[in-house]
Amino acid sequence: MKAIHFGAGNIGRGFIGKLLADAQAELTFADVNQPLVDQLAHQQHYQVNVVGENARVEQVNRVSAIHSNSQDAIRQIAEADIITTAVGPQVLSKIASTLAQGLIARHQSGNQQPMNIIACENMVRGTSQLKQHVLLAMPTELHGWVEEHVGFVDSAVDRIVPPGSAANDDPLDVTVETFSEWIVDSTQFKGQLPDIAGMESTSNLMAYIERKLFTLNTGHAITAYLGQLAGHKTIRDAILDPAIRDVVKGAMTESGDVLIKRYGFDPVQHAAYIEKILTRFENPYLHDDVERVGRQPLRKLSEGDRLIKPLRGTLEYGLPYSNLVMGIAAALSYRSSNDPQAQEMVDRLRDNGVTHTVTQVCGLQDEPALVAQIVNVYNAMQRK
Ligand SMILES: NC(=O)c1ccc[n+]([C@@H]2O[C@H](COP(=O)([O-])OP(=O)(O)OC[C@H]3O[C@@H](n4cnc5c(N)ncnc54)[C@H](O)[C@@H]3O)[C@@H](O)[C@H]2O)c1
Ligand SMILES: O=P(O)(O)OC[C@@H](O)[C@@H](O)[C@H](O)[C@H](O)CO
Repeated sequence: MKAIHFGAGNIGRGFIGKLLADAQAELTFADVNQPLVDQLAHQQHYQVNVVGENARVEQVNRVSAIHSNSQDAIRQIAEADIITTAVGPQVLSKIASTLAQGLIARHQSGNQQPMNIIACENMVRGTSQLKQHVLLAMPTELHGWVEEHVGFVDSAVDRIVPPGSAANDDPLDVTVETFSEWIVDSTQFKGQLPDIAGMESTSNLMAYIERKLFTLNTGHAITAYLGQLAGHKTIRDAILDPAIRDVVKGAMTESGDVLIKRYGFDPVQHAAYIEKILTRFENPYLHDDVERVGRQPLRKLSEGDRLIKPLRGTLEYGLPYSNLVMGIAAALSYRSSNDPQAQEMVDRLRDNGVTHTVTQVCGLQDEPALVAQIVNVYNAMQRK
């Protein structure tokens, strides 16, 4: 099996690339970070340190690496069996042109083998969005061929992988938690489902995507934002603060009640899922900065993402939402000089006012009373 993984970052090396390598795939990482590409291409191996329960060190061997905007990448796409990505939601549109050129080359070479592309990003049906970008970059007369031969497979991916510490002997090494879950949509594959241990398939993916994004990521983001406000540096310190934990658990429960209504999850099992996630946030062996988890607040405050979509769900089913509102107000309070989206948010709050910014960023044009509640909580937070 020939595999290309776009994005040799934390989740790329620490989870998806590792599973592909374990499945004996001929694995090439494609990235824009040239020093990272050079080091991976030269060294061809790295270590995954699994910390927590059943701690162990696992070796990933025989990988190669190329620049993702290269002729090499196009040539390899033409021959690949599976392509995965973990580049960040905002980067999918940027890799689409290379993917399109690779598919055109594949078509020209007469390769009719089925190929599957799986985006492993924290977003709802990211691969379907990638597909639209790829099709836009291809001549319409090839769209039918793509539909016939290329599976665009949505997935949900869960494993907490913070960046390695600067003190690491080898910058390629990654530290990951024990828990991992990668679930793919079985209905979207072309050809046989690839045999990759650790990749589970379901025909009910939406339930799993929303369960993960609107429980773990909702709670994670709120931990980060409230954590920063309270002066905590890491997710562990923040979640061990009882006042923060109450709001985080409350928000995950509010979001969970929506998921239970929407997908029929068992309430007892869902409560256990939330407890397990809180324990994962506490992992003493992971150093996860609130700034990593809070990154790109405008994305996290957008209408389909982990804060606003659950809030909309509570309105739909007439359920409580006060903890989610606290989390949203905390997200608006997030400040980071290293994060262009945090900078843009500050500019918009200052130039356009809080009410207008919340309305636009969160897509809440039809909910002025709800916007007013968020603004009140936000203003109260600024006075503390
Ligand atoms: N780290 C986690 O805990 C985790 C868990 C689940 C899902 N995710 C998701 O995985 C994705 C990546 O997150 P991460 O934490 O690994 O980030 P990261 O920053 O560690 O890795 C992203 C990698 O993508 C590369 N990249 C950027 N632009 C590119 C391009 N045009 N072509 C190829 N590579 C490019 C970067 O150089 C970087 O190496 C995100 O969507 C994130 O939400 C992360
Ligand atoms: O990657 P983001 O920015 O969408 O979210 C930050 C974290 O919540 C996220 O990376 C988690 O660590 C991950 O989703 C765990 O599976």
